[in-house]
Amino acid sequence: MSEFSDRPLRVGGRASAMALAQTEHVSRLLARLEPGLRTETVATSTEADRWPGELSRLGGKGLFVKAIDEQLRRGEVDLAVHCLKDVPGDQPLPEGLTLAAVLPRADARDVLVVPAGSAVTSPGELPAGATLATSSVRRRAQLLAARPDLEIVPVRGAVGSRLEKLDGARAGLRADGLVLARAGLERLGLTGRIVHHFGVEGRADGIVPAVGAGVLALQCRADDVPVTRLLARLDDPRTRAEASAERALLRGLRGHCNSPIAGHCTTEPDGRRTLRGLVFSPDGGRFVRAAASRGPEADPAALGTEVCAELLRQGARELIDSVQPG
Ligand SMILES: NCc1[nH]cc(CCC(=O)O)c1CC(=O)O
Repeated sequence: MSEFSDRPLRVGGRASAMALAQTEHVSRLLARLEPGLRTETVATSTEADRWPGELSRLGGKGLFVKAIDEQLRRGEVDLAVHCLKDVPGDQPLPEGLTLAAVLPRADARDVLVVPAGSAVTSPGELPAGATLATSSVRRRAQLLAARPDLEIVPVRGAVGSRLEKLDGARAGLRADGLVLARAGLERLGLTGRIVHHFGVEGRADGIVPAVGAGVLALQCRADDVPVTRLLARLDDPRTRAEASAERALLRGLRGHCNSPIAGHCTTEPDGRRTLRGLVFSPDGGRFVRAAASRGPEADPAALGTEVCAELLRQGARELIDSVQPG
C-alpha cells in the first residue's frame, strides 16, 4: 500500500513541449518506482516564456524556474521539474525547498541543426561569413573563438518554434544553422535534425557545455518528508557529484545569467572526476581556461572551488565584470 495512493502527486513544470516531455518522463519514473502512485502535471507558462525580447532585460534565465518554485512553496504542486541549467547558480535555492534528486545526465553536447534542404553536414562546410543562430552568450563566444568570420544572431522561443523559423516556416530568422542542446532535441524526439555534435573537451572546434547541461533537477518542499524520500530514490550520485562540482565553480565565479561561462565535469569509469571551466569575452576573442582532476573520494565541490580559483587567478573576474547583467 503506497502512502501516496489517496491523492495524485502534482508535478510542476513549464508549459513548453520540452518541459511537458520532462514532467511526463518524471511521472513515468515515479509510477515505476511506486505502483499505484498517480501523478498530475501542472504546467505553467512563466513570464520568461511569454517575453519575446532579450531575457536579461526581464530578469534573466532564473525566471524560468522562479514561478514554479513559488507554486511549490505555496503548496500548489508537490514537486518541480527543472533543467538544472536554468537554475541560477549565483543565488541559493528558495527558502524551504530542497534539491531532492538529480536524474542521470543526458548527453550534454551542443549540436548544429541546419535548415531543411541544406546540404551542410558540419561546421567546416559553412562558408565564410555564414550566419548561426543562438541566444546563448556561451555558445556565441565559443563559436566566434573558433570562427571569427561567423555572424551570430539571436533566436528565442521554444525549440520547436526555433526550428520552424530556421526552416522558413515562420518568419523572423535567416540563418545557415542553429546551435542547440542535444538533450532538448532528445526530449522532443527531434535528434534526426542534428548534423553535427560539438565536442565537450575544450578543443578549438568544440563547445564546452553550460553548468548543469543535460541534467533534470527535482525539487520539493524540505519539510515534505514522504516526497523527499520518494524523489531521493531517483537521485543519481554520479550526476549529483558532477553537478556539485560545476555549480561550485559557477557560484565562486558569481556569474550572472549573461556571463559567457562554460563548466563541465566528467567521470571516468574508475570514478575519477575532471572539471573544465572557461570564461570568455562576448566575442570569444579573449578567454581563460582551467581544468583539474580528482579521485572519487575527493569532495566534488572542492574541485569546483579549485578550478574557480585558477580561473580567477587568470583574470576571469575582469571578463565577467566587463559584461552587463542586462
Ligand atoms: N536554455 C534553455 C534550455 N534549458 C535546457 C535546455 C536543454 C536541455 C538541457 O541542457 O538540460 C535548453 C534548450 C537549449 O539550450 O537548447
